Amino acid sequence: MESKCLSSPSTMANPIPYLPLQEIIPRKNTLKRAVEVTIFFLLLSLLSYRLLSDNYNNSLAWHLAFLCESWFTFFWLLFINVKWNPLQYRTYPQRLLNRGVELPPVDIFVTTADPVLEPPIITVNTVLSLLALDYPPHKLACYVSDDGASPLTFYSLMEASKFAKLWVPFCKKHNIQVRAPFMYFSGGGNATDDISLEFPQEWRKIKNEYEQLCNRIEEAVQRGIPCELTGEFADFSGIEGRNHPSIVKVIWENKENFSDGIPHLIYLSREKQPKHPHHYKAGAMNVLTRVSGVITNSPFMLNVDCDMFANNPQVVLHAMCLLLGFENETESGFVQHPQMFYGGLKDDPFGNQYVVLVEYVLRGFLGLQGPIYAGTGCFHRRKVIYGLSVDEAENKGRNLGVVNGKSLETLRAKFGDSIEFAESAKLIMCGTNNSMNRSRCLSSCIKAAIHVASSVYEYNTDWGTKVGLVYGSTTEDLLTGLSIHARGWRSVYPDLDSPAFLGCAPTGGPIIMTQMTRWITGFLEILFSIRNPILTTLATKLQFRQSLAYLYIMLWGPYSLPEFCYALLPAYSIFTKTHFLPTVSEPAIFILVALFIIYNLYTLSEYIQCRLSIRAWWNNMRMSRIIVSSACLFGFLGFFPKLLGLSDKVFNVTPKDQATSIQGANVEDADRGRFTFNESPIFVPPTALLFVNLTALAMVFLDGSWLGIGEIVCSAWMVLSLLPFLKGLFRRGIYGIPWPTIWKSATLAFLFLHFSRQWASKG
Ligand SMILES: O=c1ccn([C@@H]2O[C@H](COP(=O)(O)OP(=O)(O)O[C@H]3O[C@H](CO)[C@@H](O)[C@H](O)[C@H]3O)[C@@H](O)[C@H]2O)c(=O)[nH]1
Ligand SMILES: [Mn+2]
Repeated sequence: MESKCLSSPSTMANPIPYLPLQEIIPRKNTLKRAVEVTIFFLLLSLLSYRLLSDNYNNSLAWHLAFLCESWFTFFWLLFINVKWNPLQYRTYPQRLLNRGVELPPVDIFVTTADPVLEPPIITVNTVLSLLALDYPPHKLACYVSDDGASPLTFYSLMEASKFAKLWVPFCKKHNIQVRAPFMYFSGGGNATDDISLEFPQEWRKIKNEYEQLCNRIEEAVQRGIPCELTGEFADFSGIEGRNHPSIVKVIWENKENFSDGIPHLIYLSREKQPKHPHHYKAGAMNVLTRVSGVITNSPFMLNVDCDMFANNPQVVLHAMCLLLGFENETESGFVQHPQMFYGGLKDDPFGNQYVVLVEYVLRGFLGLQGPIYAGTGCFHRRKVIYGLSVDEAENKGRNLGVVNGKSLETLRAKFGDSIEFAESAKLIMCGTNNSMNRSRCLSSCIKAAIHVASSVYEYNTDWGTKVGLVYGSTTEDLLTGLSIHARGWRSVYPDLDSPAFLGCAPTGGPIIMTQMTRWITGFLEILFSIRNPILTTLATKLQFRQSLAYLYIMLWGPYSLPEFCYALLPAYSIFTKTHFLPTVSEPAIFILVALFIIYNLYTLSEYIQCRLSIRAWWNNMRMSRIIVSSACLFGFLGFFPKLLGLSDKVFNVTPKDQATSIQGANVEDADRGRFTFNESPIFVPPTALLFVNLTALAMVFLDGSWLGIGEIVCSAWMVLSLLPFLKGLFRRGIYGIPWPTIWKSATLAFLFLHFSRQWASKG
């Protein structure tokens, strides 16, 4: 197919025909579509069988099954919609460089919130990988937001900036590919990368320096406080993480704008006061946006979580191919790189690598209005974050008039009272700003920066509603992306040979559950608000199919209730000696068998196509059963008290596993793949589900009644899916299910058995 893209605006004035910076490669998926439609029709036939069958009128299980299956069918339709038009973009950074045009500046944001859950060495590695990117250093500025206001983090960054003076030139000179030192030294790279004579020597020297950096940081962490809190550190003296004034510090300034120097590095900890809401990560991002606005005001911004290092040094160049490479900039409102993770365990025991999800679901989004904003690894246009719609952006001239017509006062009403910020925003809104403000030195902007980082700055402004990241959901990223799509922008991501960014995926049981529960809560906060995708598509430029794709994600929580209910039905039928599935003597059994086989082969084929093992497929299937019956169910049920204001919505920061991060991705430790538990009630529903199904199977064996073969297979399938819990019954410590959880679950299972029989005898 001919590529849709053309060339950057600069080529239009220039007669030399430039090669396109990017190209769309459609993906063929005829067979997949056929299978998806087949599954859909099988589901429909199952529903019609239920409607037409005699059993319809007389069984509770039959009714419930019908309701659940209707829901699954609807959900399947949403799923097909997302995956129907997969696309792929290739980008050509060399062509961009060949054009010889000046590259636009980019402000980079790194967020960190807690020096214990997010050890500073992790943030340091992320920052180092960003400082060393293949992009003119005088066009980059790196801002680190520290919501923990931790002198440890500040100290670590100071130390890191010293190491950067060796690390950045080393990476560039030898064209090192992985520029997060921990990953490079833990096996990602070695002394033979470069065949030159001096290389091994330099390599050893740098490795030694990096080890010393790690030691200094580790010692500081052990001591608790890095040094005496005087001088540069005085601002941290006697403060609390949740109650302190703004701190903005220039750690490193690329003063002479050297093109072979190191990018600016700025530390920021916004003001916090207990009585003012700080909106967690979204709040931090908005402060970063303002602080960078008054300092460097780059037209593009890249944001990464503290654990997401840049794995591909050309990532900014690739993103620029998409940001500059379309004839119309509305095609790339933002460039979101897929979230990928390092240190993935063999066969993905926790199903937390999301490889298949990225490959099929995210790619499907690409064929609609574009990928969702995932909160990290994303390049934004500053003006889009400032709330511009495509119409406003397309008509720069008129826009200029509008902005010029407005006094600074109007802009200050929207963006807050800082004059410096209003002036910087004006440049962005008119689209006239294409270079960093290089005339003044960074320290002259600090006063303005501290002002815009204050905890009351946003009152009576548009921040969090029409400007910046949108507040109101613990998945601020999804909500913000939705609002950008609603303003008519599209989003994209390029396919890179080596992943753009790599992060740290949570392992074990409890951490995964906490993260997933937070996500589910965040999705529901959007769904049950005026900003939900269906209302949005009616009133805005959000495309209908894109809104359904958003709906597909946001319904993960509500999906859990029917699935949990359905998972109880086989056992219910066995307890009550009834059927909720067709029996072997009915032809309709073939619908079920076909569904079961085709669906599993279909999902399996996706894993195989992604070069993953059958084991990885099974682990992912199993984990989704577990997560649905625990985190999703809890997130869903726990949401309603939150909606009524009976409990608080909080953003629990996901702990980053330092062992995984530093000793490296390659340490294979069998224990790390084992499921862990804690006392949280979140583990009760899956444990109860396990007991219920075990009891059912035991009854089948004791009774010797093999009538409901469908029910027996389903029940056994559930036990297999819950195998980590079965093992957890016999293990102790963190690998075992705690006794209180076992007792609670057993009681619930017993009650279920008791009431099932009672209902059935009444019916
Ligand atoms: O008050 C806070 C809380 C969090 N963070 C930062 O937010 C980022 C993400 O937090 P994390 O605990 O790692 O959340 P995850 O669930 O792993 O994050 C995923 O989900 C979030 C919510 O959807 C997105 O914001 C993230 O980008 C995405 O990686 C981290 O850098 C934190 O330091 C803050 O800056 N301030
Ligand atoms: Mn994270």
